[in-house]
Amino acid sequence: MPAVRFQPGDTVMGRWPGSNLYYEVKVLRFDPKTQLYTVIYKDGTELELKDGDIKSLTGFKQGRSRSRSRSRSPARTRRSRSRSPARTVRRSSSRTTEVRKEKFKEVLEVRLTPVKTEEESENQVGSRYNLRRRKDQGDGRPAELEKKLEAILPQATPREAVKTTELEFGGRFGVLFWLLFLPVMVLALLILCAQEDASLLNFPLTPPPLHSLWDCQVFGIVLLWLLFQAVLSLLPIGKVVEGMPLKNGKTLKYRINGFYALIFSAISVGAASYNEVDLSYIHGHFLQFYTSALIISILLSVYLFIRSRWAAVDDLAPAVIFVKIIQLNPRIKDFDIKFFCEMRPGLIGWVVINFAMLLAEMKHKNLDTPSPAMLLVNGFQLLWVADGLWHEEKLLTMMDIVHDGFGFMLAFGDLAWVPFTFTCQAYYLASHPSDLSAFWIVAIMIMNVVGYYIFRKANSQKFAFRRNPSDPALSHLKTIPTATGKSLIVSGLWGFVRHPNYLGDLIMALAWSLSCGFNHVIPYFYLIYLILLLVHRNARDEHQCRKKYGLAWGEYCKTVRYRIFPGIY
Ligand SMILES: NC(=O)C1=CN([C@@H]2O[C@H](COP(=O)(O)OP(=O)(O)OC[C@H]3O[C@@H](n4cnc5c(N)ncnc54)[C@H](OP(=O)(O)O)[C@@H]3O)[C@@H](O)[C@H]2O)C=CC1
Ligand SMILES: CC(C)=CCC[C@@H](C)[C@H]1CC=C2C3=C(CC[C@@]21C)[C@@]1(C)CC[C@H](O)C(C)(C)[C@@H]1CC3
Repeated sequence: MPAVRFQPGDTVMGRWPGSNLYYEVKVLRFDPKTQLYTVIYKDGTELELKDGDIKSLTGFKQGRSRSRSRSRSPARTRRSRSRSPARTVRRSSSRTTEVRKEKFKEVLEVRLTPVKTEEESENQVGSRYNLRRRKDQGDGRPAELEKKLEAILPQATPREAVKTTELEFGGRFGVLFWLLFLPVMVLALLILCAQEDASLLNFPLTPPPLHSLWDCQVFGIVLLWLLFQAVLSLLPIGKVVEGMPLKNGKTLKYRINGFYALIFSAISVGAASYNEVDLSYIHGHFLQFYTSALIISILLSVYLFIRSRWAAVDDLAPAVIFVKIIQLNPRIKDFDIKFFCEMRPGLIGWVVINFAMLLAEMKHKNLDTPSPAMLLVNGFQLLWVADGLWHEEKLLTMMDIVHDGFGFMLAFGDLAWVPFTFTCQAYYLASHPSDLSAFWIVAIMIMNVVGYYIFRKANSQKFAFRRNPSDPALSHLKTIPTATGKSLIVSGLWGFVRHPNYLGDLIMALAWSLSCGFNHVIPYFYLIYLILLLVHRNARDEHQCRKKYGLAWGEYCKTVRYRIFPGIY
């Protein structure tokens, strides 16, 4: 094992990732497990660097003075300048109305002046990252040479170096807790929902009989549903898009046909119902459906764990729970298991279950039409799911797909949590009354429209801005430049709170819960879950952004003070 060359507090020269530019950085710590140094740049950005990406100040200065003494071609100087993050910032800032505080500008443009290495001047071999990019763009470099270069360039991080879980959900002890607690909690929620008196104080102390939890036919139906959705996802309908670049510089292809899958599923369910298939069967066997989905999600995570042992190191990522390292993008040929599970069986299953609950309500309460509350819940949630599937492509940029390994937490979340807890309002309404006055119906509808508008506009604006920051349609937005070259929007919805998309989502969740009245806390479960999840997600995202954007993030937080709730948090 190589000796630790630098100590915390040392000032050294650190390579800017993906380039050959070096900046003065301070060493914060060294992790012997991953063999990575955490360093802080002068603009406050914290990054983890390999030993090979760090040079001592003295060695670096000697190298530079030697290279300076040789004649420097103007072309080289030009290249060096154009690749500086400070230059990138200047270019992007001219396109939009930037919020430019003089002090901030000074930090980015003066202190972050990159210095070119001696090797870069003499040796035109770029980093591994650059090489791959040129190859992808087809610059005509002979394949032979590419292979030789790959052999001498730094190899992929060893398996142990893939950062293990950041202990975001309570660490090692938390793992066992969540593993047992989450499935039992969903079961308890469903048992309460089905009780005539759904009060928490009235929770039955005897466990449910085994036959109410297991049924082979139900298990078969759940398997058939998964198979049906898998077949729909493989249909050659809809465009094929590329995901975000992976660690190895490559991209994966995804077929985007979620909205078609929703329509096919709706037609199939409609046809089944028309042919007198009794969909209220789902209501009567709901616990059995849940245990089947739970068992499948456990089996899936065991399969994912086993196959991750043979996965390429590049394809490993920290899982949030269950196992430490797991595959980021497990695939069977072109079938992407994570993308499929996130968007299809659970999400489309949610609206089918809601519809089954609507039929069950009519059947059990002997109604000719569903109650207004049931119609509101079905309509609102169908809109949310349809919206998600319509914008399916945007999921490819989200942290769940880009960053999180696919282990138990996501498998359980997608296959059991989403279809069985997100449906709890419709399940509750199937056997409990919610008499809404006309005033409440209108107020709740307005609330959902406002929430949806904020949610959709914020998400679409950020997506469009990230795809093309110089889009003329976005030129009215004020932005803050960052040292990475990306900017942050600080006006409009993104200038109101730092996560307007979360705010919109929460307003909608409130509208869904209010539709069920005030008799019990159970229909508010989704709202409570979403507040906890989004507050946690917000903290996680802010931590990442502070590391990524340094001072610029601090500036953004000063300009836009509140995270999700204006005036509160
Ligand atoms: N119902 C549910 O169970 C859940 C719903 N959701 C919903 O999914 C949607 C997406 O959420 P999520 O993926 O968590 O996060 P966001 O879509 O909010 O993405 C956060 C990222 O956006 C970028 N960003 C942050 N601020 C700005 C800014 N001012 N200008 C430009 N870019 C910015 C940063 O990435 P970068 O700069 O690198 O681009 C940051 O990491 C939300 O609407 C949320 O409500 C999410 C989780 C669960
Ligand atoms: C406690 C527990 C098991 C949590 C698991 C959380 C996951 C179920 C959710 C985390 C983020 C999600 C998102 C969607 C589904 C639920 C999970 C996976 C989502 C894909 C649904 C469709 C939406 O339009 C969305 C794209 C905004 C959304 C993104 C986040």
